[in-house]
Amino acid sequence: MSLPKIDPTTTKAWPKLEAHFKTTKEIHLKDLFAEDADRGRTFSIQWKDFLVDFSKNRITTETFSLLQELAQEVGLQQAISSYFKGEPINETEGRAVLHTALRAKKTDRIMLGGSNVVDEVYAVKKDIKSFTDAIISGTKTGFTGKAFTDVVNIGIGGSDLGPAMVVESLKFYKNHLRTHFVSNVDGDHVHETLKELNPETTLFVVVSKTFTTQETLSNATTIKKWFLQHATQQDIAKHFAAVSTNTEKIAEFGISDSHVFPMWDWVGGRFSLWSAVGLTIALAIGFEKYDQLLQGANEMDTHFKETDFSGNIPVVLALISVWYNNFYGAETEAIIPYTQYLGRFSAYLQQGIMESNGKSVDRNGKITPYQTGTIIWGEPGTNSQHAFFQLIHQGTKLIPSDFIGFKNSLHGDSDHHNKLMANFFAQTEALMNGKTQQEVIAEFKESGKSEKEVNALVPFKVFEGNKPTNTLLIDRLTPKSLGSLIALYEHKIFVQGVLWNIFSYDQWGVELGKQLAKKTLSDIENSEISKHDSSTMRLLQYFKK
Ligand SMILES: O=P(O)(O)OC[C@H]1O[C@H](O)[C@H](O)[C@@H](O)[C@@H]1O
Repeated sequence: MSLPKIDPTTTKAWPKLEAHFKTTKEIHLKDLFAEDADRGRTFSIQWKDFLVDFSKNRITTETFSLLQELAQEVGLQQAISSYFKGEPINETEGRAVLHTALRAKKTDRIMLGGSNVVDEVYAVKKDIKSFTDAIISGTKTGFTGKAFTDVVNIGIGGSDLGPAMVVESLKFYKNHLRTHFVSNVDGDHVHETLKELNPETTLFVVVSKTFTTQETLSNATTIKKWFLQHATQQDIAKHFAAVSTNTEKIAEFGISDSHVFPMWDWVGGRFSLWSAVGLTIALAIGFEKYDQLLQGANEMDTHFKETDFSGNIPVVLALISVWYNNFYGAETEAIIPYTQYLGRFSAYLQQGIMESNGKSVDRNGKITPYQTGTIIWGEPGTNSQHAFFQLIHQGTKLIPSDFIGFKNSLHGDSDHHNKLMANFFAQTEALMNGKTQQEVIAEFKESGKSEKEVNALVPFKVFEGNKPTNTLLIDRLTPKSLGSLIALYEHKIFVQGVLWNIFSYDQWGVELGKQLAKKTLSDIENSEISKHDSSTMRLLQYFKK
């Protein structure tokens, strides 16, 4: 069975939401809190070591129930079941979407084409374990017999962002291996990285689902050439590993069979860190902790699959996001983690969210008459407070934001952590409450300013407030809680795709870019330039001169 193909605007809930929006859009969050003393509890979900508070949103109990009606009417429950069962919900590519199988329990059975994919997943996990154990312990060595000290992940997009984000996020748990990520086709990236490396003690992991991506193959080839300046062809087998679905191409590159880790076409690139694409993660933190990351994701999968919509974290966050995107016309969402470790989290989510739901054709092949994918951005707090928060507080745009914080720090320095978390709580409160004219005047009066001075400054110091936020307060940043957090956003993406009636698991827009770059490269390398518009033509001629 495929996904339902229901245009959300044709549901009964949609016009009800439109009417409801008209009557509630002026409501201030402060008033909603004044009406219900227990609002913070009413609109929050406590699940394992997560407390998700969504009370600081412009929703009433009626909004919440209408949004759930919408989810029922577009067939979300059936869609969730199709997703987990491995039905070919990636219809335009004729594939299942089974990253959830990568973190399934060993005893689970997920049948695809007559075989249980969980068995295949566990066979590869076994290989990942023995390979990473041997590299970390130093039993597998480089060509001069020395233990490995450095690992370079060569990949781009999903073959880079996931592993890079997780390794950075779990830096606290890292072992002695230094990790590097080379992704950009810009030579600065690879050449700068090579300066830091010793060929005798560096392991290169080439990660590419297709093994045809220009950036990855160029970087891998440059690195191989560099390596061969110091070693022999035979030594490549010891220093290179590969992760791909395309085993033929790997063989052409000269990587030894025992260092090849397969993945499957039912894993999308941007959801692949749970597969062997996460090899660099397993190398950096060890297999056991890598497996805890997978367990955390599996727990979120179970929560998502089995919980009613009203208490289901990914569903609730997706519905709220749709409320702002499609009714308030909000275009962007900010993700603000209050830990430096999650510095790459929003960059990672940009691919996950924008590549998945950046679509304008629905599942019936028609242009969507409504908005779809949100623009995602963000930086850790408190740095972001001193950068772009001004616009969130007092700008003209509505920017719903997710604040992600941790009850306990990893460093144990309570002075720093208390200050950090004071900012974390104070910001969402300030974004909600704002500051009224009366409050500003009272403050000025206390500071002894004249009436003239006060009147001149008051308008600039008033904060409207009413800025929506979700607060995700998690016990501690661990491999497991990170796994759950990532899976939460993966499922939010899925729910939004279902609500918008779009296909979230293809990326034809990116494919186009790949084809065009090939044609332009031949224009640059050959004497003749093919046909272009006058701007591109002039730029190419200028570049070649
Ligand atoms: O893993 P690869 O096949 O090299 O693909 C790397 C990336 O290529 C494109 O940018 C796709 O849109 C991404 O989804 C993918 O992650």
